[in-house]
Amino acid sequence: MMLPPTTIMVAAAAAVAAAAERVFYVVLVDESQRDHARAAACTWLRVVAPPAKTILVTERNRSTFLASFRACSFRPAPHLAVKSLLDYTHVVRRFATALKPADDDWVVIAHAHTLVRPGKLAAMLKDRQIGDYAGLVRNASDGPQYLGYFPHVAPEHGLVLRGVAARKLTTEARRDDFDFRAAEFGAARLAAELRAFGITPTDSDCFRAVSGDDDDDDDDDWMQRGVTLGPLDPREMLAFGARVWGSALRPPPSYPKSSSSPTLAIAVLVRESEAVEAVAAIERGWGSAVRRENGRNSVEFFVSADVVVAADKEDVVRLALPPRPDASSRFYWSKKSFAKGDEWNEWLRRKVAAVARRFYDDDDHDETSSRDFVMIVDDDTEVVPGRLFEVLAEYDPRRAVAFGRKFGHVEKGALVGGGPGIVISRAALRRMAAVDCPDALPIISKTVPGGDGWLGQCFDMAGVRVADDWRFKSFPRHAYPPDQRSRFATFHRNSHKNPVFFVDPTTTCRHVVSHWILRRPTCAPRFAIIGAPKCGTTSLHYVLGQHPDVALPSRKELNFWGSPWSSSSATPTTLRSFLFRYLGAFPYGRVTGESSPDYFVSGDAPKNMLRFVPKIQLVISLRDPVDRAASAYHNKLDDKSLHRYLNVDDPRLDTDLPSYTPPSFSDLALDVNDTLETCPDYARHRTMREPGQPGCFVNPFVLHSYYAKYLRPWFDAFQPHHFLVLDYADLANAPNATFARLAHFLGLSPFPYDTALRYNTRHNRGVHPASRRRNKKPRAGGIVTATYRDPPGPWTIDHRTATILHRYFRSPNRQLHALLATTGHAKPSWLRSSSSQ
Ligand SMILES: Nc1ncnc2c1ncn2[C@@H]1O[C@H](COP(=O)(O)OS(=O)(=O)O)[C@@H](OP(=O)(O)O)[C@H]1O
Repeated sequence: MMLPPTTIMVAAAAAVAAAAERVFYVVLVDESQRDHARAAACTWLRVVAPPAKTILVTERNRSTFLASFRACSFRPAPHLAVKSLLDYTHVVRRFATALKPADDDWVVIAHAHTLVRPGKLAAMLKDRQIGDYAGLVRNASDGPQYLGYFPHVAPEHGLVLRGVAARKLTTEARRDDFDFRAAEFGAARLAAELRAFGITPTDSDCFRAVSGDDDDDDDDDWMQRGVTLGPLDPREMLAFGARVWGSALRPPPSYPKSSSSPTLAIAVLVRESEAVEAVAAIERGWGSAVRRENGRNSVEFFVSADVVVAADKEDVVRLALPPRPDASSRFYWSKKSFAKGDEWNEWLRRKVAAVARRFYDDDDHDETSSRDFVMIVDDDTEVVPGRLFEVLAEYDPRRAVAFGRKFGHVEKGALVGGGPGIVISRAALRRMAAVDCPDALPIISKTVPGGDGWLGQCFDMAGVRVADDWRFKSFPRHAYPPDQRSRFATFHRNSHKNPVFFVDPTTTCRHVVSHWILRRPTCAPRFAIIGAPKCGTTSLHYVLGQHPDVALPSRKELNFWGSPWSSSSATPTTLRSFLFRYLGAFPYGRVTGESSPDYFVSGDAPKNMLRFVPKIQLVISLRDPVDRAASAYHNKLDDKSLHRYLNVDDPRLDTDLPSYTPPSFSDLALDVNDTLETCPDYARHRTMREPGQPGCFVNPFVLHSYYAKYLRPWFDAFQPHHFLVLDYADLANAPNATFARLAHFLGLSPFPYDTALRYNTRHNRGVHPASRRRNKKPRAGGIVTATYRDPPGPWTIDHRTATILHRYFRSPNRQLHALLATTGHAKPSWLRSSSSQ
């Protein structure tokens, strides 16, 4: 039965909403896969859930979509068209806005090629406590301290979400700059957005990745039998991805598959420059344990012919390949393979092809002597032998399957990443032998153009199913919480993944970010001293750094999260591209943090930090506003950069500097007075760098002492307990007590700091050498020096200037007082003196 195309989607959607059973199926249909996608979607409607319960989501418009359903003679389900199927957050948002699910409703999100057994799923949703967001959790765990990828659920294996969670996503658009080229970014983004509402995924073993099947199954027959049939065996699947779109739904494979003690041959692709060390390390590590496992396993090391390594070692296989290209280039370590050029990828593909060929040439087609599985790993793959063999025992070597950490959200071109290792069953190897894929296969994946890409294509040509197994991990062991590590079969020591979107810094440095570019683990900052400028932040930074448990970046002001004065200030693009560099600035293993006083006055820093380092502890120092303004003024006067803070990017002034007569502090105060007369509304006061109406300009030296204005976005973003608000006067007069407070706030043990060392005072401040030279562009920031001189007293300011400024700060001080009171912070000394109030 098919409704006319004029059927209005909204009406159908309303029918869904009114359905008695409140489980919605949101099915993602990749129409670029045309017939297969349609077949899958039609099958969904016929077998899994009728249109009244299903919302189909495509990237095409409605008319194309409706037309496609004529073909399957089925009434079209409600339809949502989205820009990208992989933007799961948007999909959920659209769904929740259109259908307004009730709190207790369930939303099941799956790709059309995901097998779902609705009866079993409904039973599970009813009976089991699975939280508000569940599925097969990838790359992570529920560990709250996990740092790396957010724990996230891959919709291709099915994902369930409570109505209440789906609706939350409609309340606020948090993150808009994701890159959807990789499916897991979309899935991780959804996780990140939900996480902002305190919703973390539950890992349920009922959502499984497909693990292998042969191609002889009669899908139609199975579909006739219905997906709700069968006992709910814990090893059966509620949902899993099928291999090809054309045969969208497949029966769950039956377990156990292989013998209890599968046999395995491992090929290690060894980087020539490190071959000797790598071979030795693997032998010492997992190599011999793999060989021992059942006495029939082998581990061989494959190097290219131009390298002489361990000549006496019979397990080292020299491949007859042309010399490795650009081995001396600085890109040698870069894993951006596609950037290295065709020659390089060509070579990598030939290498893997040669290894695969060697495997199948060795195959004597005797089931008793042939290995059940072969595996190709990198020399930085860490294999956990015991666990690996348990995993292998779940697969049937007689079925043509390759598995590991799968890439690619659709089955077309699906491949397994080489880092965590690629396992190929005996049957798969034989199919590959029959096809004997040529070395020159076109590169179909830009992200994986090398050897693993070639294998993926060869799997496709040979009809080898590519399966995702969650126990193959693309991060190093330390990136996973200790209690999770024992579950995994492999790790990749030098992860290729960019953790940019998934950083979840914790308050302790024991949790690390690992990035392939860094080639070492690093630590997300636990704290940031965010200003205010000229309030002793340099002394706070360096004196704190004396603590043995504290390790600081080599530079004080990273200004990564945003500074109105910095050209390298964060934009969505720079944030995304450079977060790893920022993280790379932090030493590993101790409490770390940074100090960038410009964050205080940056409009962007609070939201950027909340987004990427939400657990960070923020240290703020506040000083008498007039004194701070004078300090800031004299600092820029010394730097010969005053004009930059008073004129909007006037390039002439840099070159005409000798003729530039800077205004005095008193002149500036008079200007402020004028502004106050003509523009009494403080909300309109701005420095030249802040957006807003013209006419209410207040120079930044003065305006940046309007603390309430700049503090408000911070307190809006972070909870009060994130902040330690210090009084500059305490730093000057009671430094030991001040540093003790700071240490306590950061969870550091007491330490006898040398607090008499004072940095960046007006007596010892370094002026950038360029600023001293005539006609040279002035540069901010000099060499940081410290002295034991007494702290400088307040600036001498003439009476008229002081009166103007005290008058100016009356209202800002009152606002600050109120803000600190509502956030539970003590008021600084100058607020206690009545003159300021
Ligand atoms: N220990 C200690 N006690 C009291 N005062 C101190 C201390 N250390 C630095 N200072 C004074 O703080 C001013 C410099 O602050 P910052 O380091 O935050 O400046 S900056 O924003 O990083 O440029 C600068 O103020 P002025 O001298 O008034 O300009 C320093 O003298």
